[in-house]
Amino acid sequence: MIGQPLSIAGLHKTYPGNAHPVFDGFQLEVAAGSLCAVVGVSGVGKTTLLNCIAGLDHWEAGAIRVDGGPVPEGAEARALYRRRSVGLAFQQPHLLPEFTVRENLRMPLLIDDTLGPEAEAWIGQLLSTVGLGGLGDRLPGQLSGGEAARAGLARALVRKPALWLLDEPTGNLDPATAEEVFGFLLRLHAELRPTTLLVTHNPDLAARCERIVRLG
Ligand SMILES: Nc1ncnc2c1ncn2[C@@H]1O[C@H](COP(=O)(O)OP(=O)(O)OP(=O)(O)O)[C@@H](O)[C@H]1O
Repeated sequence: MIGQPLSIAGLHKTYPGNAHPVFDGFQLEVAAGSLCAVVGVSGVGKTTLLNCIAGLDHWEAGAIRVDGGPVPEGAEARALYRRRSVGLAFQQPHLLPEFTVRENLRMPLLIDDTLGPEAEAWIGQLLSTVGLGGLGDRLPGQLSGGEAARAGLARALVRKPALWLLDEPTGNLDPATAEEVFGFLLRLHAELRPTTLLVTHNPDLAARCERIVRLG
């Protein structure tokens, strides 16, 4: 299992200039390797929660801990934390269009200087887990929306992060394709067990996660 426990205690977060806080003493404990859906009405704070956990945003008070250690302060330490511990995927997969699917998966490892035969084998394994074994040499523009979403999910796991933070990764797909991508998401999760928060507006998908965290 690559996942580690996540603990949030007394989180207070107010955007500058806003009258009301998004979080006012929010608590959450997530067991290592679990798959949690994060649900709630629009504007309740789902993306803000992921951004705080990923160290992409700041908060006034409270602690977010991964495997017992706090999300660090400071831009450099946070960038390192994200590289080591966080895999992010969004509604848009944000693949680099001029690089093939395989190169997109290589990129984080190239930056970390950890590419090598073992890493190449790992990338091959990830691609086949998401059903893209034969499509590694395609450019993102040559993929369907569902294939691109699957590539985005795999890329978010290539560094074997403790946390897999997914913000509506099936949100812009038709229901059949969303279902297919969710199936691959479940498969990846079952194989690697990253501690996962999946923001979704789809109650059917949420119900099939191990746990539902309802905000608001
Ligand atoms: N940069 C910002 N500055 C000020 N307010 C913000 C900012 N980002 C988000 N908000 C506000 O914070 C609240 C939470 O926003 P957030 O995007 O986290 O909600 P959400 O639950 O993810 O919504 P949705 O389901 O529509 O994506 C909203 O009221 C939003 O207007």
